[in-house]
Amino acid sequence: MATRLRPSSKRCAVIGGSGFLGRHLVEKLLERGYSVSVFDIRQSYELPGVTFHQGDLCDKQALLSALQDVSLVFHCASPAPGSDDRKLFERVNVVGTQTVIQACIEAGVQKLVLTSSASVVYEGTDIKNGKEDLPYAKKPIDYYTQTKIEQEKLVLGACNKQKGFLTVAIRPHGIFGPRDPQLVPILVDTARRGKMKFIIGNGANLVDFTYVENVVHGHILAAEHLRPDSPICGKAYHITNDEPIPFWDFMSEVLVGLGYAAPRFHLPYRLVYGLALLLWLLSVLLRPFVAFKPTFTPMRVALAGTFHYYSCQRAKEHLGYKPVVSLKEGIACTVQSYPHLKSGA
Ligand SMILES: NC(=O)C1=CN([C@@H]2O[C@H](COP(=O)(O)OP(=O)(O)OC[C@H]3O[C@@H](n4cnc5c(N)ncnc54)[C@H](O)[C@@H]3O)[C@@H](O)[C@H]2O)C=CC1
Ligand SMILES: CC(C)CCC[C@@H](C)[C@H]1CC[C@H]2C3=C(CC[C@]12C)[C@@]1(C)CCC(=O)C[C@@H]1CC3
Repeated sequence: MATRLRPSSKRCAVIGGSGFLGRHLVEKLLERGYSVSVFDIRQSYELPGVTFHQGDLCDKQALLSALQDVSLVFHCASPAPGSDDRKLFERVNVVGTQTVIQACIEAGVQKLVLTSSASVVYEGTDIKNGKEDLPYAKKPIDYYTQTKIEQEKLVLGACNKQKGFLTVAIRPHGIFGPRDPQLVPILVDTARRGKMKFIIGNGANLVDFTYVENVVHGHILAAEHLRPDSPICGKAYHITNDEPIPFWDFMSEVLVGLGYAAPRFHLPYRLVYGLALLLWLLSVLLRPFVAFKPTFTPMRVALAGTFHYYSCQRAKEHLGYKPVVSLKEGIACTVQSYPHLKSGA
């Protein structure tokens, strides 16, 4: 068994700590007695015990001042996956991550925990119980995924036991929970516009959705098990709810919980994917003249119509991971946390 850090004597930093996952992580770290520095391009809240450093992670000097006396860094900053901005993803996820690694080494940080994504192995076709040894996607579905792959390789490749710099990557999938800025808000917006009537495909495709507190739990376990003699150094770990569910059942539970009708009519997957591709091409061609963003992008259609669930066996064996909140409880807490998104609100 790994020796636990003594949290009260530890200072850590959360890069991207103003975001959805980052803030949940900060709150749990405080609860566990850590003192926390948040580094983010924006400040979205204030909390006792948290020092905010506002800055861009591509700015090494700004990072260095946030990393003073810090021995453990969590890096969970990224542009929103929905964006189509290749340069932004490359700048933040690749160049920015190189800067984070460099700053950590210069500041004498001992441990770096990266929030990667299970989608680094996803190419838009079925993945059933995928393990961490699956190869990285050769044809990633978008720039977000492409740069998440490069980012993960950089962080895992920087692990150096001799130099006392240890790294690990957590690969969550489909994070949801209170304050999530994308999954539930996009779903509700689509329902309010009357576009959530259809099930893409036969509706049997199993997918992982992971309650945010389980993702936080996985990150903290990884940080506390990261020692020079541990098998986790330089490795990636899937962290999910370990309860794959049909994609459309999950969407329906959230929608019905918020007072909207569940989708009922089936549409063939290939047809919808083809249409989404066509619309996306149109939106790119017309970009100089009209700005329109299709709701059903090829990426979302692929995620909605294929199997993509992952094994967390490695996390169970090496980290002692076990989800702390079930899918049912997670959905209930999430639905309750969005009174303003309820039907008729
Ligand atoms: N939400 C999901 O379903 C999943 C998310 N992830 C990963 O989890 C991490 C956290 O995601 P979320 O909390 O959902 O996103 P989020 O958008 O809520 O948080 C990201 C944070 O990064 C910050 N940030 C962006 N660019 C920055 C820059 N140049 N310098 C400093 N800070 C910057 C943003 O201001 C934001 O606070 C990301 O790395 C994402 O790739 C992985 C799997 C699934
Ligand atoms: C309009 C509907 C067909 C879909 C609405 C829900 C979607 C917005 C979400 C369903 C699966 C989600 C997902 C992600 C973002 C939000 C969804 C597309 C990620 C791409 C977020 C970043 C990752 O690393 C992987 C996630 C996979 C699942």
